[in-house]
Amino acid sequence: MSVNVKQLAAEKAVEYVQDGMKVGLGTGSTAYWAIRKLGERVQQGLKITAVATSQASEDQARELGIPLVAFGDIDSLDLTIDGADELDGELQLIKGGGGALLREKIVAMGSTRMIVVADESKAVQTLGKFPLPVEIVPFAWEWTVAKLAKLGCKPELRRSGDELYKTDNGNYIADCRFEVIASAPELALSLQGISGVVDHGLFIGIASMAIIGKNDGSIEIIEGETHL
Ligand SMILES: O=C(CO)[C@H](O)[C@H](O)COP(=O)(O)O
Repeated sequence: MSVNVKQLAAEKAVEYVQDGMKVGLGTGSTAYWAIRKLGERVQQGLKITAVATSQASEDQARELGIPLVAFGDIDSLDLTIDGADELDGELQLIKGGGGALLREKIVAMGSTRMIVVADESKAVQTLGKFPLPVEIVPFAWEWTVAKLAKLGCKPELRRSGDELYKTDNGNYIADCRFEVIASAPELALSLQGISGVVDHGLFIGIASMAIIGKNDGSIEIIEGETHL
């Protein structure tokens, strides 16, 4: 039987959750397994409160009986567990493949620790193969997309069937194809300088640990620093 490497990494991360913690729930097919395992532990008596980063994760958590609060009602979180589209050895990430990057970033930055869970295909030397998701406001999106292209990428507005894809916040996502991202911090600064950009999928200095599930059934852990 083949190993479910996403499940392997996600369930390892859930071992770090302790009674009384406030936990951020990520989004995507790897975070799904973490939420599922957390649900199991809650049913066995674990006492936590959680904040979801997307409607999908909120629905899953509610179904499993995980107590949810709005992030606005608490000051901070202890731990967030979330997936990534790419991660490098310095724990710099590309996120947003599932369209939830803005809430994911707010929740991760409001957490003492963020554990990234991923399968080994997500681990790269240099970020950039995965098109960088950038959340932009619908107003004058053409102007914003033209500005993004000037940063040396090919931006494409994400679609959902015949419609333009809209995030949980009512914005669009421009998926920006770079050949390679030589300096993620420099690119992050340039993106923040474009008015129509709400946020982008570069997570720099946010993740404190990565748990990577490998095809041979082993787990690699990369430790960083907590940022709060
Ligand atoms: O950033 C995300 C959603 O916005 C996800 O964490 C990322 O896309 C990874 O997803 P998956 O675990 O399904 O590969």
